[in-house]
Amino acid sequence: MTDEIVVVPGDGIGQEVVPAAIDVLEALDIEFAFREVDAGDAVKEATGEALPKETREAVASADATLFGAAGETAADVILPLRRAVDSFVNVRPARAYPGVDALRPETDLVFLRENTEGVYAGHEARLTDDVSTLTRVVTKNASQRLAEYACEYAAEEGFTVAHKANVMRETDGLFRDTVLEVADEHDVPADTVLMDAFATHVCLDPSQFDVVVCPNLAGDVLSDLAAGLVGGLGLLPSANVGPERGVFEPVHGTAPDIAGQGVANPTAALLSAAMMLEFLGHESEAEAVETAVEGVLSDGPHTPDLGGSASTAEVTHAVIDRLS
Ligand SMILES: NC(=O)c1ccc[n+]([C@@H]2O[C@H](COP(=O)([O-])OP(=O)(O)OC[C@H]3O[C@@H](n4cnc5c(N)ncnc54)[C@H](O)[C@@H]3O)[C@@H](O)[C@H]2O)c1
Ligand SMILES: CC(C)[C@H](C(=O)O)[C@@H](O)C(=O)O
Repeated sequence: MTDEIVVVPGDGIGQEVVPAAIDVLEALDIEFAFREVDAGDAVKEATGEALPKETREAVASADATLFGAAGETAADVILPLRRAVDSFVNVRPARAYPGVDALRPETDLVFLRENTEGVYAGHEARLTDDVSTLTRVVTKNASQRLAEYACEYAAEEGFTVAHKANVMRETDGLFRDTVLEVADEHDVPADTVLMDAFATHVCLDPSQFDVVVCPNLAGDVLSDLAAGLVGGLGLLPSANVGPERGVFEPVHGTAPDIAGQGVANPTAALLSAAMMLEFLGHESEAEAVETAVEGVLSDGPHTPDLGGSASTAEVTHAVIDRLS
């Protein structure tokens, strides 16, 4: 059966790395029906709306979506798209690769980020010129859904719950206790760490962590921190997983400092496409893409963020050459 893939390149380097991912997917022996739709700053400027209804509906009904990045409008685009597929977990692997200079070459982490609530639940208000507030939402239901996924994902090795329940006793307390309860029910080993201490420990010795389950904002910040340990944001893919559909996107943004130059590192987008292949049941093709990307990371060519001088297209062709 043909998989229907919605493609949302968005702004900035999204317009460069998403086409690279499509080129790699087209080099595989799988039939996809790609449908490209708009979202982001440019479409807002043109139409007044960052996320056209057509885009939201296309994502809500496609088998999977490949997203690039949006600029200033990112929160108006990617958060509703995560909701459109009922994505309750954002899976963010952060690995160091042979051949890539990394601050911590032993890093091999996966963040399982709660993807529906926390400070992203949207209850923010400006009360007066001088006072604004934000209500943080944590529910047992969302924490349980994430924990069930974590128990399946890390059934053998277990996971670490990063939280700040020493201060946010009711919200992170509920999150931590619920996740631990579910781990206990499934007999999956789970320990806990205060998220601020985690930030230090992971820089000093990332090898002590494996799968890290965290609240929404913590997952956002800590995965970017981990990108710094492994060689930069050009390397981190992610999967917004829902019960039936997913949105797959590099962790990075539009990179305005390099956009339009054709030198963006496509690795994060290519590995996001590999996560999408796995989600769609194309395991061997997902593995082939990962292996080809790893080969190019090991032997080059490299884009400038990794110290090389290759273009996005040269790296992409090198990956495709390894696939054939
Ligand atoms: N999911 C999203 O759509 C998303 C995520 C993060 C940021 N943003 C948006 O992107 C814009 C820029 O944000 P930012 O500068 O903080 O973050 P960014 O991720 O765009 O860039 C941070 C740094 O990493 C580098 N970088 C990122 N991806 C790279 C790649 N593939 N290859 C080489 N270098 C890469 C950039 O050149 C820059 O120096 C903002 O408008 C922000 O709102 C969007
Ligand atoms: C742009 C923003 C809404 C988004 C987030 O906070 O989730 C980004 O930082 C990310 O990591 O994908």
